[in-house]
Amino acid sequence: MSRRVLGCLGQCSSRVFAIETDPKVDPVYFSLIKNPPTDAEMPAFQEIFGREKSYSFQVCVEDRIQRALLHDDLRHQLISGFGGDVKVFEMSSFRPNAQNSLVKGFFVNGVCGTPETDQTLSKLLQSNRLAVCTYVPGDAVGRWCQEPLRPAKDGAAAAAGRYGVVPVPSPDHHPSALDIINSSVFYNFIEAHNVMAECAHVITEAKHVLQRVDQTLPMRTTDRFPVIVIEGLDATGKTTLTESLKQSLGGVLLRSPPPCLSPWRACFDAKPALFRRAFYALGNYVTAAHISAESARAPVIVDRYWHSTAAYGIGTSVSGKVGNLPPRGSEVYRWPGDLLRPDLVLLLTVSPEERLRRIRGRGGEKTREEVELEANQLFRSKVEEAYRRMEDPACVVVDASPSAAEVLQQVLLVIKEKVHVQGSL
Ligand SMILES: Nc1ncnc2c1ncn2[C@@H]1O[C@H](COP(=O)(O)OP(=O)(O)OP(=O)(O)O)[C@@H](O)[C@H]1O
Ligand SMILES: Nc1ccn([C@H]2C[C@H](O)[C@@H](COP(=O)(O)O)O2)c(=O)n1
Repeated sequence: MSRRVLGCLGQCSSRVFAIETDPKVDPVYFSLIKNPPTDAEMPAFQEIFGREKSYSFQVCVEDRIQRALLHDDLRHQLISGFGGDVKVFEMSSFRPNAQNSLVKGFFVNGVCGTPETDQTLSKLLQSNRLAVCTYVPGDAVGRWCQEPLRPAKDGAAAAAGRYGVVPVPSPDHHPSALDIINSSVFYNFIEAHNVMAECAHVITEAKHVLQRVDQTLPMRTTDRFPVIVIEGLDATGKTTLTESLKQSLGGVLLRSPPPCLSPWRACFDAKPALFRRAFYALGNYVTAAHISAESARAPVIVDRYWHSTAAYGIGTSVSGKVGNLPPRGSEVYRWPGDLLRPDLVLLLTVSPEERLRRIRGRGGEKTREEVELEANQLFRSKVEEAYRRMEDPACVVVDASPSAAEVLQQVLLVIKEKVHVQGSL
Protein backbone atom coordinates (compact mmCIF):
# COMPACT_ATOMS: atom_id res chain seq x y z
CA MET A 1 0.00 0.00 0.00
CA SER A 2 1.25 3.49 -0.76
CA ARG A 3 1.34 6.01 2.04
CA ARG A 4 2.11 9.66 2.48
CA VAL A 5 5.12 10.23 4.68
CA LEU A 6 5.33 12.70 7.51
CA GLY A 7 8.83 12.57 8.80
CA CYS A 8 11.70 13.99 10.67
CA LEU A 9 10.10 15.27 13.82
CA GLY A 10 12.45 17.54 15.71
CA GLN A 11 15.81 18.97 14.75
CA CYS A 12 17.83 15.99 15.91
CA SER A 13 15.21 13.29 15.86
CA SER A 14 15.59 10.52 13.36
CA ARG A 15 12.06 9.24 13.91
CA VAL A 16 10.13 8.85 10.71
CA PHE A 17 6.40 8.33 10.53
CA ALA A 18 4.14 7.52 7.68
CA ILE A 19 0.59 8.67 7.28
CA GLU A 20 -1.60 5.98 5.80
CA THR A 21 -3.56 7.80 3.14
CA ASP A 22 -5.44 6.79 0.07
CA PRO A 23 -3.14 7.46 -2.91
CA LYS A 24 -6.09 9.04 -4.73
CA VAL A 25 -6.55 11.58 -1.94
CA ASP A 26 -2.95 12.67 -1.80
CA PRO A 27 -0.86 11.57 -4.75
CA VAL A 28 2.20 13.57 -3.77
CA TYR A 29 3.96 11.79 -0.92
CA PHE A 30 4.34 8.05 -1.00
CA SER A 31 6.41 5.43 0.67
CA LEU A 32 6.07 1.70 0.70
CA ILE A 33 5.64 0.58 4.26
CA LYS A 34 5.27 -3.04 5.12
CA ASN A 35 5.66 -3.49 8.86
CA PRO A 36 3.08 -2.48 11.43
CA PRO A 37 4.52 -0.84 14.58
CA THR A 38 5.88 -3.16 17.21
CA ASP A 39 5.01 -2.83 20.90
CA ALA A 40 8.50 -1.47 21.53
CA GLU A 41 7.87 1.42 19.14
CA MET A 42 4.65 2.52 20.83
CA PRO A 43 6.18 4.69 23.59
CA ALA A 44 7.66 6.94 20.90
CA PHE A 45 4.14 7.73 19.72
CA GLN A 46 2.97 8.47 23.21
CA GLU A 47 5.94 10.73 23.83
CA ILE A 48 5.46 12.66 20.61
CA PHE A 49 1.71 12.89 20.18
CA GLY A 50 0.46 12.26 23.71
CA ARG A 51 1.31 15.61 25.37
CA GLU A 52 -1.88 17.65 25.21
CA LYS A 53 -2.70 18.51 21.58
CA SER A 54 -0.34 18.32 18.61
CA TYR A 55 -0.60 20.04 15.26
CA SER A 56 1.43 20.14 12.08
CA PHE A 57 1.54 23.14 9.75
CA GLN A 58 2.90 23.28 6.21
CA VAL A 59 2.81 26.06 3.67
CA CYS A 60 1.19 24.71 0.53
CA VAL A 61 1.75 27.27 -2.21
CA GLU A 62 3.48 26.54 -5.52
CA ASP A 63 5.50 29.72 -5.80
CA ARG A 64 8.87 29.15 -4.07
CA ILE A 65 9.39 32.80 -3.19
CA GLN A 66 6.03 33.03 -1.42
CA ARG A 67 6.59 29.63 0.16
CA ALA A 68 9.96 30.64 1.67
CA LEU A 69 8.55 33.92 3.01
CA LEU A 70 5.37 32.32 4.38
CA HIS A 71 7.37 29.52 6.03
CA ASP A 72 9.48 32.07 7.88
CA ASP A 73 6.39 34.03 8.83
CA LEU A 74 4.66 30.85 10.03
CA ARG A 75 7.55 30.07 12.40
CA HIS A 76 7.16 33.50 14.02
CA GLN A 77 3.37 33.17 14.26
CA LEU A 78 3.62 29.74 15.89
CA ILE A 79 6.24 30.77 18.43
CA SER A 80 4.46 33.98 19.41
CA GLY A 81 0.89 32.66 19.06
CA PHE A 82 1.16 29.43 21.05
CA GLY A 83 3.26 30.74 23.95
CA GLY A 84 6.33 29.53 25.78
CA ASP A 85 5.15 26.11 27.03
CA VAL A 86 4.48 24.83 23.54
CA LYS A 87 7.27 23.15 21.60
CA VAL A 88 7.66 24.08 17.93
CA PHE A 89 9.71 21.53 15.97
CA GLU A 90 10.97 21.60 12.42
CA MET A 91 9.03 18.96 10.51
CA SER A 92 8.86 17.86 6.93
CA SER A 93 7.09 15.48 4.64
CA PHE A 94 8.94 13.84 1.80
CA ARG A 95 9.21 10.90 -0.51
CA PRO A 96 12.02 8.71 0.74
CA ASN A 97 15.28 9.35 -1.14
CA ALA A 98 13.55 11.50 -3.81
CA GLN A 99 15.38 14.78 -4.48
CA ASN A 100 13.32 17.97 -4.07
CA SER A 101 10.35 16.05 -2.62
CA LEU A 102 10.73 17.71 0.78
CA VAL A 103 7.97 19.99 2.06
CA LYS A 104 9.06 21.77 5.21
CA GLY A 105 6.73 22.58 8.04
CA PHE A 106 6.36 22.71 11.80
CA PHE A 107 5.09 20.28 14.38
CA VAL A 108 3.62 21.92 17.47
CA ASN A 109 3.33 19.84 20.58
CA GLY A 110 1.69 20.46 23.97
CA VAL A 111 -1.12 22.87 23.01
CA CYS A 112 -3.46 23.18 26.02
CA GLY A 113 -6.51 24.69 24.32
CA THR A 114 -6.66 28.10 26.04
CA PRO A 115 -8.62 30.99 24.44
CA GLU A 116 -5.29 32.39 23.17
CA THR A 117 -4.13 29.16 21.53
CA ASP A 118 -7.63 28.58 20.08
CA GLN A 119 -7.50 32.04 18.58
CA THR A 120 -4.07 31.40 17.03
CA LEU A 121 -5.24 28.10 15.59
CA SER A 122 -8.43 29.62 14.24
CA LYS A 123 -6.45 32.39 12.52
CA LEU A 124 -4.03 29.93 10.95
CA LEU A 125 -6.90 27.73 9.78
CA GLN A 126 -8.41 30.62 7.84
CA SER A 127 -5.38 30.68 5.55
CA ASN A 128 -5.91 28.67 2.40
CA ARG A 129 -2.13 28.64 1.98
CA LEU A 130 -1.54 26.36 4.98
CA ALA A 131 -2.12 22.64 5.48
CA VAL A 132 -3.01 22.08 9.15
CA CYS A 133 -3.36 18.66 10.77
CA THR A 134 -3.94 17.46 14.30
CA TYR A 135 -2.98 14.13 15.90
CA VAL A 136 -5.52 12.16 17.91
CA PRO A 137 -5.61 8.72 19.57
CA GLY A 138 -6.80 5.98 17.23
CA ASP A 139 -9.32 3.20 17.93
CA ALA A 140 -6.78 0.69 19.26
CA VAL A 141 -4.65 1.36 22.34
CA GLY A 142 -1.38 3.09 21.41
CA ARG A 143 -2.58 3.93 17.89
CA TRP A 144 -2.46 7.50 16.65
CA CYS A 145 -4.12 9.17 13.71
CA GLN A 146 -3.60 12.32 11.67
CA GLU A 147 -6.65 14.51 11.00
CA PRO A 148 -6.32 17.24 8.33
CA LEU A 149 -8.26 20.27 9.62
CA ARG A 150 -10.44 22.81 7.85
CA PRO A 151 -12.14 25.88 9.31
CA ALA A 152 -15.70 25.35 10.60
CA LYS A 153 -18.30 27.75 12.03
CA ASP A 154 -17.28 30.30 14.70
CA GLY A 155 -13.58 29.81 14.09
CA ALA A 156 -13.66 26.16 15.19
CA ALA A 157 -11.78 23.40 13.38
CA ALA A 158 -13.32 20.38 11.68
CA ALA A 159 -11.57 17.18 10.68
CA ALA A 160 -11.51 16.53 6.95
CA GLY A 161 -10.33 12.92 7.17
CA ARG A 162 -8.52 10.51 9.46
CA TYR A 163 -5.38 8.57 8.61
CA GLY A 164 -3.35 6.14 10.68
CA VAL A 165 0.17 7.09 11.73
CA VAL A 166 2.80 4.36 11.77
CA PRO A 167 6.53 4.44 12.45
CA VAL A 168 8.67 3.43 9.49
CA PRO A 169 12.38 2.72 9.07
CA SER A 170 14.55 5.75 8.39
CA PRO A 171 15.22 6.20 4.68
CA ASP A 172 18.80 5.81 3.38
CA HIS A 173 19.18 9.55 2.96
CA HIS A 174 18.17 11.96 5.68
CA PRO A 175 15.14 13.89 4.38
CA SER A 176 16.69 17.30 5.03
CA ALA A 177 19.42 16.35 2.52
CA LEU A 178 16.77 16.12 -0.21
CA ASP A 179 16.33 19.87 -0.31
CA ILE A 180 19.87 21.11 -0.95
CA ILE A 181 20.10 21.56 -4.70
CA ASN A 182 18.79 24.95 -5.84
CA SER A 183 17.40 25.77 -2.40
CA SER A 184 20.44 25.75 -0.12
CA VAL A 185 23.22 25.51 -2.71
CA PHE A 186 23.17 26.70 -6.32
CA TYR A 187 25.23 24.88 -8.92
CA ASN A 188 25.04 27.43 -11.71
CA PHE A 189 24.67 31.16 -12.22
CA ILE A 190 21.23 31.05 -13.82
CA GLU A 191 19.56 29.25 -10.90
CA ALA A 192 20.85 31.78 -8.35
CA HIS A 193 20.07 34.70 -10.66
CA ASN A 194 16.51 33.40 -11.17
CA VAL A 195 15.84 33.38 -7.41
CA MET A 196 17.15 36.93 -7.07
CA ALA A 197 15.03 38.07 -10.03
CA GLU A 198 11.90 36.28 -8.78
CA CYS A 199 12.14 37.83 -5.32
CA ALA A 200 12.85 41.37 -6.54
CA HIS A 201 9.17 42.38 -6.31
CA VAL A 202 9.09 41.61 -2.57
CA ILE A 203 12.73 42.30 -1.60
CA THR A 204 13.67 45.58 -3.26
CA GLU A 205 17.37 45.14 -2.37
CA ALA A 206 17.46 42.25 -4.86
CA LYS A 207 17.18 44.76 -7.73
CA HIS A 208 20.37 46.50 -6.60
CA VAL A 209 22.18 43.18 -6.24
CA LEU A 210 21.13 42.18 -9.76
CA GLN A 211 22.28 45.52 -11.16
CA ARG A 212 25.74 45.02 -9.63
CA VAL A 213 25.94 41.43 -10.79
CA ASP A 214 24.87 42.22 -14.33
CA GLN A 215 27.32 45.16 -14.50
CA THR A 216 30.26 42.95 -13.50
CA LEU A 217 29.61 39.92 -15.69
CA PRO A 218 30.51 38.37 -18.07
CA MET A 219 34.06 37.61 -17.06
CA ARG A 220 37.13 37.46 -19.26
CA THR A 221 39.22 34.32 -19.47
CA THR A 222 42.93 34.72 -20.07
CA ASP A 223 46.15 32.86 -19.33
CA ARG A 224 46.54 33.58 -15.73
CA PHE A 225 48.55 33.52 -12.53
CA PRO A 226 47.52 31.01 -9.85
CA VAL A 227 44.36 31.50 -7.84
CA ILE A 228 44.54 30.33 -4.21
CA VAL A 229 41.45 30.22 -2.01
CA ILE A 230 41.58 30.20 1.79
CA GLU A 231 38.56 28.62 3.50
CA GLY A 232 37.56 27.74 7.06
CA LEU A 233 35.12 28.46 9.86
CA ASP A 234 35.23 31.97 11.26
CA ALA A 235 38.25 32.91 13.38
CA THR A 236 40.40 30.13 11.99
CA GLY A 237 42.86 32.78 10.76
CA LYS A 238 41.78 33.39 7.15
CA THR A 239 42.15 37.19 7.24
CA THR A 240 45.51 36.98 8.98
CA LEU A 241 46.82 34.40 6.52
CA THR A 242 45.44 35.95 3.33
CA GLU A 243 47.03 39.31 4.19
CA SER A 244 50.41 37.64 4.81
CA LEU A 245 50.10 35.62 1.60
CA LYS A 246 49.37 38.76 -0.35
CA GLN A 247 52.66 40.21 0.91
CA SER A 248 54.69 37.03 0.48
CA LEU A 249 53.45 36.27 -3.03
CA GLY A 250 53.14 39.85 -4.24
CA GLY A 251 49.55 38.96 -5.01
CA VAL A 252 46.11 40.55 -5.12
CA LEU A 253 43.68 39.83 -2.28
CA LEU A 254 39.99 39.38 -3.09
CA ARG A 255 37.08 38.14 -1.06
CA SER A 256 33.64 36.69 -1.59
CA PRO A 257 31.15 38.25 -1.25
CA PRO A 258 32.96 41.20 -2.87
CA PRO A 259 32.86 44.67 -1.25
CA CYS A 260 30.57 45.97 -4.03
CA LEU A 261 27.76 43.73 -2.63
CA SER A 262 28.41 44.69 1.03
CA PRO A 263 25.56 47.24 1.25
CA TRP A 264 23.00 44.41 0.86
CA ARG A 265 24.70 41.63 2.80
CA ALA A 266 23.03 42.34 6.16
CA CYS A 267 19.64 42.44 4.45
CA PHE A 268 20.10 38.99 2.88
CA ASP A 269 21.64 37.54 6.06
CA ALA A 270 18.28 38.20 7.72
CA LYS A 271 16.24 36.55 4.95
CA PRO A 272 15.16 32.91 4.57
CA ALA A 273 17.85 30.52 3.32
CA LEU A 274 16.66 30.52 -0.32
CA PHE A 275 17.43 34.24 -0.71
CA ARG A 276 20.52 34.24 1.54
CA ARG A 277 22.12 31.43 -0.46
CA ALA A 278 21.28 33.01 -3.80
CA PHE A 279 22.95 36.22 -2.62
CA TYR A 280 26.19 34.47 -1.63
CA ALA A 281 26.13 32.34 -4.80
CA LEU A 282 25.93 35.45 -6.98
CA GLY A 283 28.70 37.02 -4.89
CA ASN A 284 30.96 34.17 -5.98
CA TYR A 285 30.28 34.90 -9.66
CA VAL A 286 31.11 38.58 -9.16
CA THR A 287 34.31 37.59 -7.34
CA ALA A 288 35.07 35.20 -10.22
CA ALA A 289 34.92 38.14 -12.64
CA HIS A 290 37.34 40.07 -10.41
CA ILE A 291 39.63 37.03 -10.14
CA SER A 292 39.59 36.70 -13.88
CA ALA A 293 40.67 40.30 -14.36
CA GLU A 294 43.25 40.41 -11.54
CA SER A 295 44.87 37.05 -12.25
CA ALA A 296 46.04 38.36 -15.60
CA ARG A 297 48.68 40.39 -13.75
CA ALA A 298 49.46 38.69 -10.41
CA PRO A 299 48.65 35.67 -8.23
CA VAL A 300 45.25 36.02 -6.60
CA ILE A 301 44.43 35.06 -3.01
CA VAL A 302 40.73 34.74 -2.23
CA ASP A 303 39.29 34.92 1.29
CA ARG A 304 36.27 32.56 1.09
CA TYR A 305 34.70 31.45 -2.20
CA TRP A 306 32.25 28.81 -3.37
CA HIS A 307 33.26 26.15 -0.82
CA SER A 308 32.12 28.48 1.99
CA THR A 309 28.79 29.07 0.32
CA ALA A 310 28.22 25.36 -0.19
CA ALA A 311 29.53 24.16 3.19
CA TYR A 312 27.44 26.66 5.18
CA GLY A 313 24.43 25.97 2.97
CA ILE A 314 24.69 22.21 3.45
CA GLY A 315 25.58 22.47 7.16
CA THR A 316 22.52 24.64 7.81
CA SER A 317 19.99 22.72 5.78
CA VAL A 318 20.88 19.24 7.05
CA SER A 319 19.33 18.82 10.48
CA GLY A 320 20.63 16.59 13.25
CA LYS A 321 23.92 14.80 13.39
CA VAL A 322 26.98 14.85 11.10
CA GLY A 323 25.96 11.39 9.88
CA ASN A 324 22.89 12.96 8.23
CA LEU A 325 25.07 14.80 5.70
CA PRO A 326 24.93 13.41 2.17
CA PRO A 327 27.70 10.82 1.80
CA ARG A 328 31.11 11.58 0.31
CA GLY A 329 30.85 11.57 -3.47
CA SER A 330 27.31 13.01 -3.45
CA GLU A 331 26.57 15.52 -6.20
CA VAL A 332 25.99 18.22 -3.58
CA TYR A 333 29.78 18.46 -3.09
CA ARG A 334 30.50 19.12 -6.77
CA TRP A 335 31.88 22.41 -8.11
CA PRO A 336 29.51 24.52 -10.30
CA GLY A 337 30.42 23.91 -13.94
CA ASP A 338 30.21 27.60 -14.88
CA LEU A 339 32.25 29.10 -12.02
CA LEU A 340 35.95 29.96 -12.36
CA ARG A 341 37.88 27.15 -10.70
CA PRO A 342 40.79 28.03 -8.39
CA ASP A 343 44.16 26.28 -8.59
CA LEU A 344 44.27 25.49 -4.88
CA VAL A 345 41.82 25.60 -1.97
CA LEU A 346 43.19 25.47 1.57
CA LEU A 347 40.92 24.70 4.51
CA LEU A 348 42.20 26.13 7.82
CA THR A 349 41.24 24.09 10.85
CA VAL A 350 41.74 24.73 14.56
CA SER A 351 40.31 22.98 17.60
CA PRO A 352 36.94 24.31 18.85
CA GLU A 353 38.65 25.59 22.02
CA GLU A 354 41.31 27.55 20.08
CA ARG A 355 38.65 28.95 17.73
CA LEU A 356 36.58 30.21 20.67
CA ARG A 357 39.68 31.73 22.27
CA ARG A 358 40.37 33.63 19.04
CA ILE A 359 36.75 34.78 18.71
CA ARG A 360 36.72 36.09 22.25
CA GLY A 361 40.05 37.84 21.68
CA ARG A 362 38.68 39.55 18.59
CA GLY A 363 35.20 40.84 19.56
CA GLY A 364 33.17 42.64 16.83
CA GLU A 365 29.91 41.89 15.02
CA LYS A 366 28.80 38.45 13.97
CA THR A 367 26.31 37.24 11.38
CA ARG A 368 23.29 35.26 12.61
CA GLU A 369 24.94 32.12 11.28
CA GLU A 370 28.17 32.85 13.12
CA VAL A 371 26.27 33.28 16.38
CA GLU A 372 24.65 29.92 15.68
CA LEU A 373 28.03 28.36 14.87
CA GLU A 374 29.42 29.54 18.17
CA ALA A 375 26.45 28.16 20.08
CA ASN A 376 26.20 24.94 18.23
CA GLN A 377 29.14 22.59 18.07
CA LEU A 378 27.09 20.16 16.01
CA PHE A 379 26.41 22.72 13.31
CA ARG A 380 30.10 23.64 13.26
CA SER A 381 31.08 20.00 12.81
CA LYS A 382 28.66 19.67 9.90
CA VAL A 383 30.00 22.76 8.14
CA GLU A 384 33.60 21.58 8.58
CA GLU A 385 32.77 18.05 7.45
CA ALA A 386 30.99 19.44 4.38
CA TYR A 387 34.16 21.42 3.56
CA ARG A 388 36.18 18.22 3.85
CA ARG A 389 33.86 16.39 1.43
CA MET A 390 34.10 18.96 -1.36
CA GLU A 391 35.48 17.68 -4.64
CA ASP A 392 37.29 18.88 -7.71
CA PRO A 393 38.80 20.96 -6.27
CA ALA A 394 38.92 19.31 -2.86
CA CYS A 395 40.19 21.34 0.10
CA VAL A 396 43.75 20.74 1.29
CA VAL A 397 43.39 20.72 5.06
CA VAL A 398 45.89 22.84 7.01
CA ASP A 399 46.27 22.72 10.79
CA ALA A 400 46.10 26.43 11.63
CA SER A 401 46.72 26.05 15.39
CA PRO A 402 50.42 27.05 15.36
CA SER A 403 51.50 30.71 15.38
CA ALA A 404 50.54 32.90 12.41
CA ALA A 405 54.15 32.87 11.15
CA GLU A 406 54.31 29.08 11.29
CA VAL A 407 50.97 28.70 9.50
CA LEU A 408 52.21 31.02 6.76
CA GLN A 409 55.39 28.95 6.27
CA GLN A 410 53.42 25.73 6.18
CA VAL A 411 51.00 27.17 3.61
CA LEU A 412 53.81 28.51 1.40
CA LEU A 413 55.23 24.99 1.31
CA VAL A 414 51.86 23.53 0.30
CA ILE A 415 51.50 26.13 -2.45
CA LYS A 416 54.98 25.33 -3.78
CA GLU A 417 54.16 21.66 -3.79
CA LYS A 418 50.64 21.81 -5.24
CA VAL A 419 50.46 24.74 -7.59
CA HIS A 420 52.12 23.66 -10.80
CA VAL A 421 52.22 26.90 -12.70
CA GLN A 422 55.84 27.25 -13.66
CA GLY A 423 57.51 30.56 -12.93
CA SER A 424 54.31 32.31 -11.86
CA LEU A 425 54.99 32.53 -8.14
N1 LIG B 1 47.87 31.42 13.90
C1 LIG B 1 47.27 32.18 14.82
N2 LIG B 1 47.54 32.03 16.14
C2 LIG B 1 46.89 32.78 17.08
N3 LIG B 1 45.96 33.71 16.81
C3 LIG B 1 45.66 33.90 15.51
C4 LIG B 1 46.27 33.15 14.45
N4 LIG B 1 45.75 33.54 13.28
C5 LIG B 1 44.82 34.50 13.58
N5 LIG B 1 44.79 34.73 14.92
C6 LIG B 1 43.91 35.67 15.66
O1 LIG B 1 42.61 35.05 15.71
C7 LIG B 1 41.59 36.01 15.46
C8 LIG B 1 40.80 35.57 14.21
O2 LIG B 1 41.67 35.61 13.08
P1 LIG B 1 41.19 36.08 11.65
O3 LIG B 1 40.39 37.35 11.76
O4 LIG B 1 42.38 36.09 10.77
O5 LIG B 1 40.21 34.86 11.31
P2 LIG B 1 39.15 34.70 10.12
O6 LIG B 1 39.18 33.27 9.78
O7 LIG B 1 39.44 35.68 9.04
O8 LIG B 1 37.79 35.07 10.79
P3 LIG B 1 36.41 35.50 10.06
O9 LIG B 1 36.07 34.48 9.05
O10 LIG B 1 35.41 35.51 11.18
O11 LIG B 1 36.63 36.87 9.48
C9 LIG B 1 42.28 37.34 15.28
O12 LIG B 1 42.25 38.02 16.50
C10 LIG B 1 43.72 36.97 14.90
O13 LIG B 1 44.64 37.95 15.30
N1 LIG C 1 31.59 33.01 -0.16
C1 LIG C 1 30.87 33.06 0.99
C2 LIG C 1 31.26 33.84 2.06
C3 LIG C 1 30.51 33.85 3.20
N2 LIG C 1 29.38 33.12 3.29
C4 LIG C 1 28.53 33.17 4.52
C5 LIG C 1 28.68 31.97 5.42
C6 LIG C 1 28.58 32.58 6.80
O1 LIG C 1 27.24 32.81 7.14
C7 LIG C 1 29.21 33.94 6.67
C8 LIG C 1 30.68 33.93 7.00
O2 LIG C 1 31.36 34.99 6.38
P1 LIG C 1 32.41 35.95 7.16
O3 LIG C 1 31.67 36.53 8.31
O4 LIG C 1 33.56 35.11 7.58
O5 LIG C 1 32.80 36.98 6.16
O6 LIG C 1 28.94 34.29 5.31
C9 LIG C 1 29.00 32.37 2.20
O7 LIG C 1 27.93 31.70 2.26
N3 LIG C 1 29.74 32.35 1.06
